Amino acid sequence: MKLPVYETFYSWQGEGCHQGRPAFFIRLFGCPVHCPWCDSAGTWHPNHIPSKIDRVEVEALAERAAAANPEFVVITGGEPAIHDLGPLTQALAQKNLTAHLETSGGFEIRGTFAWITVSPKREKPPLKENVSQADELKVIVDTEDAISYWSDELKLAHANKPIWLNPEWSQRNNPKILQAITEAVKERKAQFRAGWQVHKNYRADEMDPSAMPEASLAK
Ligand SMILES: Nc1nc2[nH]cc(C(=O)O)c2c(=O)[nH]1
Ligand code: SF4
Ligand SMILES: [Mg+2]
Repeated sequence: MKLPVYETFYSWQGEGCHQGRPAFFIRLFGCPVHCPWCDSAGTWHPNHIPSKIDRVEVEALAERAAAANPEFVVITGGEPAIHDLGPLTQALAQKNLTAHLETSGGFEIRGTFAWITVSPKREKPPLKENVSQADELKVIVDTEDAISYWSDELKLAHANKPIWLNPEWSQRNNPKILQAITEAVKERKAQFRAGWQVHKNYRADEMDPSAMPEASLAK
């Protein structure tokens, strides 16, 4: 089975509970969610799509991942769950590689994952069952009201899992956003954790020449 691949690269997990661990990234093409600040716009935005997208056999993807010898493989996008990920996670398992998933949660998840990160998006809210099966949530704090918005939508006070509050990257120096995150963490109304896209400070992904240049919609 083939999947449309935007890029693969070897780096480390820059976000969430597994931050800092060596990970091979498979970024699949396609996303119907269309966030206004998307930092992976090359996977869907007409102005950023590369001229050619390779369709790659899942076994070949597993071979690439195995050659890097990571601790785990992160399947991301785009929105990877628009694809049937069962064959890919099976091919990875045959190489003794565990798969982690980064998803908006808006689509049924097909495949076997050791870890699922659901990062809810306003444009396509997550399915209930995906919020329940997520190992962690990652709220992108793009506006000051994002934390209260998702607290109400997803009843975060009852979510029995870490909830990362990551500033949307273009807002990372906005004191109001950082203050909102800090206050939420200190108020302890849910399992909030102050987050960051640590790999971006390191420019870690760019150190692998097979990574694509960043394509962000945010100013
Ligand atoms: N290093 C690194 N860690 C990440 N964690 C989630 C990412 C994503 O784009 O989904 C990501 C990414 O793009 N790079
Ligand atoms: S941020 Fe994620 S869900 Fe939103 S448009 Fe970009 S790839 Fe899709
Ligand atoms: Mg990223």
